Amino acid sequence: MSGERVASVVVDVAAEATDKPFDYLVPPELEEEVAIGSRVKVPFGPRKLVGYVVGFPAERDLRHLKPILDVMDLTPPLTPELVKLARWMARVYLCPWITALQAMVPAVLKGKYRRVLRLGPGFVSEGFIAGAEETLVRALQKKGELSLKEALELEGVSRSLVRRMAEKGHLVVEERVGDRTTRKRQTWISPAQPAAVLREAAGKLPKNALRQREMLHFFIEHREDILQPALLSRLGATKSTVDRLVDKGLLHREERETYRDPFAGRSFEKTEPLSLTPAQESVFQKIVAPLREGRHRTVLLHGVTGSGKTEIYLQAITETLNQGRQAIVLVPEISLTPQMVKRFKGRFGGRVAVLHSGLSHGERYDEWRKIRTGEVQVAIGARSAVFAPFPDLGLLVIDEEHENSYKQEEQPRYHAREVARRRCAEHGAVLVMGTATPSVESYYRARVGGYDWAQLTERVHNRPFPPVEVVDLREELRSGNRSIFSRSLKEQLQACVDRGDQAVLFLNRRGFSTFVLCRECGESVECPHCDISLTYHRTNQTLRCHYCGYTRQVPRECPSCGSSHIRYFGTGTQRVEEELARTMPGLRVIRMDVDTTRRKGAHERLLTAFGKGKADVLLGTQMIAKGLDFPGVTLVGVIAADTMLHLPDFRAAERTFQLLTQVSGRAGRHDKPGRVVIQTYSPEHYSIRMAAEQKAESFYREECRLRKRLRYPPFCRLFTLLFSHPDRVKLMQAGSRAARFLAPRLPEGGELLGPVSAPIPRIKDRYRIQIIIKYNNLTDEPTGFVETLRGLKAGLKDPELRLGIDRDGVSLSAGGDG
Ligand SMILES: Nc1ncnc2c1ncn2[C@@H]1O[C@H](COP(=O)(O)OP(=O)(O)OP(=O)(O)O)[C@@H](O)[C@H]1O
Ligand SMILES: [Zn+2]
Ligand SMILES: [Zn+2]
Repeated sequence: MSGERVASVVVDVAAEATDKPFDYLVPPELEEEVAIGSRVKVPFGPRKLVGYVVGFPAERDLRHLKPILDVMDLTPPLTPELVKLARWMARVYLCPWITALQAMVPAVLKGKYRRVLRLGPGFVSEGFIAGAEETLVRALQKKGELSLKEALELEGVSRSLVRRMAEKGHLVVEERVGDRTTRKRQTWISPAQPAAVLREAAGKLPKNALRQREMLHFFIEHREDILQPALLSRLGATKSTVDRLVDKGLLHREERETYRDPFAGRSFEKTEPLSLTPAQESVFQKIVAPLREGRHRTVLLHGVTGSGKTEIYLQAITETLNQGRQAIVLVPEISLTPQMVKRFKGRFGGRVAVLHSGLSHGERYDEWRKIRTGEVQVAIGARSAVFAPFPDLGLLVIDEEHENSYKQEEQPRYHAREVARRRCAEHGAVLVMGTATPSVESYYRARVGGYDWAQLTERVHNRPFPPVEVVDLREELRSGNRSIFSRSLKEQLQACVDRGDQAVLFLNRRGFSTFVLCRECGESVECPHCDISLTYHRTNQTLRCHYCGYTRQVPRECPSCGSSHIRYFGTGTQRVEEELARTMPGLRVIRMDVDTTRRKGAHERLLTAFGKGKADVLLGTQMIAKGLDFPGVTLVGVIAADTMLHLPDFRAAERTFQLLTQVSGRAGRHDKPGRVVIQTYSPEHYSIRMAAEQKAESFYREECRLRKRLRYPPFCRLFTLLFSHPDRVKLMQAGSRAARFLAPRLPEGGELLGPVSAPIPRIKDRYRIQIIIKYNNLTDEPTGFVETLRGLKAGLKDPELRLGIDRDGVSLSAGGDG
């Protein structure tokens, strides 16, 4: 047995006891395939498990080792760099190693599937073949397809033969999940004989074989391949007609693999680089200087809305590709709009893979595979695209770096910003974080020199910023206006529509959905399983819990006191829409919220309609706040700016400032000047005032001053421990025990707060409490305290108790206990 290699494998069981690599022998026949990052099947106790090869230990004891049973992919799904990254993530974000590894591969690779072989389009039967190759080809010709297992049972057929043939295109290896193919195939029909032969055959057909004759004539004229569905619809024929002609050897039918391109059928107009303005040029240089030297830098690009950041990304990517390296662009899911995709596809065409949540598993897998095989060099996508398996990453752009959605709220609870920094450091790549409204953390870090700082303070071609008017809603009430719209906003809206322009009305969803309130006792109707008000959905007259999905009919009487004086309260998008219809009849409104965009493609359809001028007003929630660029929009209205200010979250002011600044940036981006109206109950609040006055610098200074005084990030870091249990008493006991355990073990500068009731004290019948730990370590390196937390988690005895640990959570009111 000497000379055999040993591989360390992390198996796919996310449990404490299995959260470490196990050693296996690499059998000689798999020697060539097994690499770091390979997915393998291994025996584990009585079971067979899937796992990832994470290393080849030098020290080894071959006794008792079992062999690896199988290698599951021809190309390892992960690179050694990603395997290493996963190790780091497991430590930093307190998750099992396998959970981090799994986060990096497409969902298709996590399910059960079988591998099937077929002859590939590159196979030419005339070529000389012999031996095992011939055996395999003959078998495939006979059966059409074979499972990999069946193929390997054939005389002399080995994995390396299969791999070689696949590389030459003689074989296609396909992964199938259940019955669904994960690689899409399409059927192509082509003439199998010269035109003369077809003509002759057509003449010999019986009179009533009309369809067959038509089809033959079609191929006499069209000598090229055609997709079967296209052929059938063109001739109004059925598949059986094709079947007959194929049987007679007149037509040829072939299945070819295709990528499911979600943007198929859409062409993207090729765009050329714009010549950069001097301000853009100087930012561009800050990015490409380290890029050319292959030096890792992080650049915070603080550029006002419409300052031309995207154009800089595009040109920096071109530079990266010219160097033979690859680039990743991260955008928040909601701004991964067709508009955005168009800009990248327009510049880089087929060199771009797009990864977003609207894709089916199969489509996502296709895009991922293009990245893994090197077919594309640019990946654009939401958070998880940070794991795009490029071998030589040169540039990573995080657009709208302040966005919450870069933090994953479930295991592994990583922040894409941190993962990106880690990857870029490893590759000697440049990380560009662009935004008009940096997170306070990034702003501070750039200020103290941790990041290179690049600023764009002017819009392209000096287009002016729209003037912002702040309307005090309390004043409106005092003067008797009970409408959702202030007099000013209403006037502006009317004027805008009269000019033939368009308006965007923005409503913050959080804390502002419509709920039902009893006017006698003041109680709102709550979810029986979660301590939270139910939300009113007008379309089907129901009340729904947004946390657990509980739904009930709108009650006629108050569930608390029996009074019949209940009314809907709050301002949902639906209510704004109704009020618009009442006060400004004839106005054409497109509403965009979770309800109208649930269906696939709806988001895009609505935006396109608005862009084509099919509506006067675009009314929506967060999802319309950023990225949109419509020339016709000259008015932006914010219905209520302060709904977020009152959330129990130290980032409330930051979020308010960011949102208002972003929303305001949607007006007057082109030739026409724009204006903004912000309605609020707290006009004097600094976040609202400074957003309106466009004083970013002042806002960040003020916010840093407050955070420093109250000791919040970036002046400390946080762990949030969320405990939940169906039994409130047991939960409280567990919380106190945990606090007692942790108190003497805190890290440097540690401070333990709690346990206190979580912002939402009960969800799905589980009570929730939290402990917050502040500490000083401002580097990303895991501390000994992480081990303490692991110890705490491992030591939980009560199977009903759940503990979720979040490092640097972005929202104190969210967070799970998984
Ligand atoms: N150098 C340039 N010359 C001419 N037009 C430009 C130039 N750079 C950008 N633009 C145009 O200016 C507009 C704003 O640019 P871009 O969308 O790149 O800005 P941005 O900073 O990414 O905006 P936001 O963050 O607000 O979405 C776009 O219509 C873009 O085509
Ligand atoms: Zn509920
Ligand atoms: Zn009541």
